[in-house]
Amino acid sequence: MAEVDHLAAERATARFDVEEMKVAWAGSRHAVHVADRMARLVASDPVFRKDNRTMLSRKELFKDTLRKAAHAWKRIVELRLTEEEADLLRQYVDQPGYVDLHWGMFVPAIKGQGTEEQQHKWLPLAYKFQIIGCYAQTELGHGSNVQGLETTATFDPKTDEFVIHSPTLTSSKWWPGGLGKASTHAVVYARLITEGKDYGIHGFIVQLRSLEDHSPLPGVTLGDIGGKFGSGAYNSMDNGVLRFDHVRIPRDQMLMRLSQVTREGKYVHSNVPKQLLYGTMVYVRQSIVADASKALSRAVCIAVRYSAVRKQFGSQDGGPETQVLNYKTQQSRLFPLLASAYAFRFVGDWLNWLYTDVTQKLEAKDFSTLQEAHACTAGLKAVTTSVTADAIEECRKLCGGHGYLNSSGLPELFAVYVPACTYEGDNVVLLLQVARILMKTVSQLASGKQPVGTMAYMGKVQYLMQCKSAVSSAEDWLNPDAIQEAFEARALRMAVNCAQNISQAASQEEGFYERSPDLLEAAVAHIQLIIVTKFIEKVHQEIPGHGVKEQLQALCNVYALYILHKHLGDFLATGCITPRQGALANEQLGKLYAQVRPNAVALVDAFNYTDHYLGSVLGRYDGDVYPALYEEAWKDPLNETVVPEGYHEYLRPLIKQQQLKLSRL
Ligand SMILES: CCCCCCCCCC/C=C\CCCCCCC/C=C/C(=O)SCCNC(=O)CCNC(=O)[C@H](O)C(C)(C)COP(=O)(O)OP(=O)(O)OC[C@H]1O[C@@H](n2cnc3c(N)ncnc32)[C@H](O)[C@@H]1OP(=O)(O)O
Ligand SMILES: Cc1cc2nc3c(=O)[nH]c(=O)nc-3n(C[C@H](O)[C@H](O)[C@H](O)COP(=O)(O)OP(=O)(O)OC[C@H]3O[C@@H](n4cnc5c(N)ncnc54)[C@H](O)[C@@H]3O)c2cc1C
Repeated sequence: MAEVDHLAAERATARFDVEEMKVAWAGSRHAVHVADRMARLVASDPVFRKDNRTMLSRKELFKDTLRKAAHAWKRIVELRLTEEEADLLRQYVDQPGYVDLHWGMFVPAIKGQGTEEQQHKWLPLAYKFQIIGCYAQTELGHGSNVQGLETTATFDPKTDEFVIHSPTLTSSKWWPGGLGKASTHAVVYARLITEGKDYGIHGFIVQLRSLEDHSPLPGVTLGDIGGKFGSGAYNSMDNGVLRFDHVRIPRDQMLMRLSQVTREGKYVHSNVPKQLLYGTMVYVRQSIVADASKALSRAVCIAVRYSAVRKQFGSQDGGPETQVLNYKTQQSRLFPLLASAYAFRFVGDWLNWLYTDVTQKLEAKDFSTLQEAHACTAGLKAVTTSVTADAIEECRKLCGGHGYLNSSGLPELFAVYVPACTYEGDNVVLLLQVARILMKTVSQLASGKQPVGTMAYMGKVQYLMQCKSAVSSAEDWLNPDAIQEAFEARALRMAVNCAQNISQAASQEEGFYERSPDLLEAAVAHIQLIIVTKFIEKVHQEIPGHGVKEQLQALCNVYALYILHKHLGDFLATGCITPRQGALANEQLGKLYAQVRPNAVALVDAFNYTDHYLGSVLGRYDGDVYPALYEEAWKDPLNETVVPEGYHEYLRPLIKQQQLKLSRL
């Protein structure tokens, strides 16, 4: 804990029990305790130091990542950490690397798509790191369009093998994390060809490198795809390229839970939906939503603490200047992001519940909720990552000039985070998937089919298409029913408008294509409704701790009214609210910001992040920002010598030449 607490006065104004808010944020007392232990374990270990990361070359950074991953594994084994503890420890190490793909995609792909026998064979090897795996789906020519992948897996009945081949340059696997330098194996997605027929995309376990000396196996060409956006950041990851030249694998390395190829070469598809092939992506999209609240809360924690320390203007007579956090503009930019961090946290928890529920149903051969799982994971992944990426950049600006320094932690956080808008499904492509499901649901309303799950509100079509908001004062917007109704009416009316416009096109396909920009907005409205609904539901639950429920209630209202204000055009154009009601919402928002202000620092303390994890001199717990900024500057390699390298070659001759010229005048 800090010796001098420059934020003590801020902490003293909090009107709620911070320790209890930590429980609400983490999900349980147990979760707070485990996270706390793992965060401190990492922070106190010199191997996990990361303050010098942006100054390392790519090679040094990659080696540092290998070292950290090996050390993390050593500690996990030595301390006999549970799976929950190990996952948290890796998260707090906070450096993207091959282990993310090994645990996050390779293992889940085998679990989800492998038969019991295959799981029995491969998972123990993966669990003990006797093999290292990655997820090789995307190709140079195709990423979003999975059905367009070109790599082939042709069955050879003579030898009982598949022949994996990259027929073109564009079929080179391109992007898989961990592939470039670390992985020994990959789950490779390829077109299955047997008996001369192409059966589309399937997964195969393929060994890439020797387990003796790590050299590529015959017929395998692979390497890293090169440096990426930002210093440090995602460059710790070896995203790779991979080409196959007729590489043979045994038939039993096709992942055969969903479909099989017999010894004779017959293709047999089990009686399950084909989309289960996309199951690993659904799993990771769900994890990415949980991860969004972490990244967003880190950025917000830095910006709130620094805004409470930073002072500018306001003093006419030599008195103290104003904390920038007191400026209404700073509050109206920052507090919605604080509220969004909480909103994403709770919707992430709910999505995790949904995912677990759907998985259990699938085990029991009930596929009825597959579409709901797809729509929610795809849509929430798209909205939460887009908002978080923009919000990190906004937090950088909220920290003024110092936010641009690497030592603020924000540039690296942004650079690491921003590809989340692209990987695991480009956000636009994913929102169009949600839009398709919305259009399907609207078209089924006429036949009387009652929508279920997060689409259930569409069943109230008669009412929601004509209802008028009853709000007549700013306070009325504090009523969750008023908020819920406005968001439901907006989402439904936008979807119905799109459906009506599409129905006037020559074909459904053409209409969808022409109206896709509107469809994106309708999908966003639907997903925002889900986030608002889940936040309202959370606040309705019993929440222990002095003042905790009240603070969450205020944040829930901030989130909802901020979205309403930002998308006022949607609400007005669909006639859900009047311009006067829009103005009342904005008035109420201002009052809510004033309510959040004295609690702001305590609300970010509740995230319970160590200074190590935050990695920011601006976000320090003790708020002692200026000495830290000053000290940090001197650590830059450029300051190792007083006179810079290059002075004698370039600066001195230039200065001397100019001096000579002047002396001749
Ligand atoms: C240090 C920590 C260590 C610990 C490890 C843990 C880490 C895990 C946690 C992670 C946390 C944070 C994340 C950070 C790390 C992440 C690293 C990032 C790695 C990135 C990996 C990748 O990017 S992998 C590649 C991803 N690729 C994509 O996402 C491709 C996107 N494209 C598609 O999904 C499909 O092509 C698309 C859906 C767009 C189209 O499908 P298609 O079949 O061609 O056609 P449609 O006609 O549209 O669909 C047909 C029907 O199928 C339905 N459907 C589509 N998708 C799904 C689905 N997924 N599930 C169910 N149903 C689906 C669709 O609705 C259609 O239905 P209909 O009824 O016929 O209309
Ligand atoms: C850091 C990082 C890590 C990754 N890790 C992995 C990994 O481990 N394994 C793996 O297999 N892959 C990985 N990928 C690849 C990733 O999954 C793809 O990049 C992603 O799915 C997007 O596909 P794309 O690159 O083909 O984009 P494109 O589809 O080419 O997108 C280009 C543009 O076209 C637009 N667009 C595309 N289709 C449509 C459409 N139908 N309608 C409207 N607009 C459209 C997009 O919105 C985008 O603006 C990774 C990528 C990154 C950046």
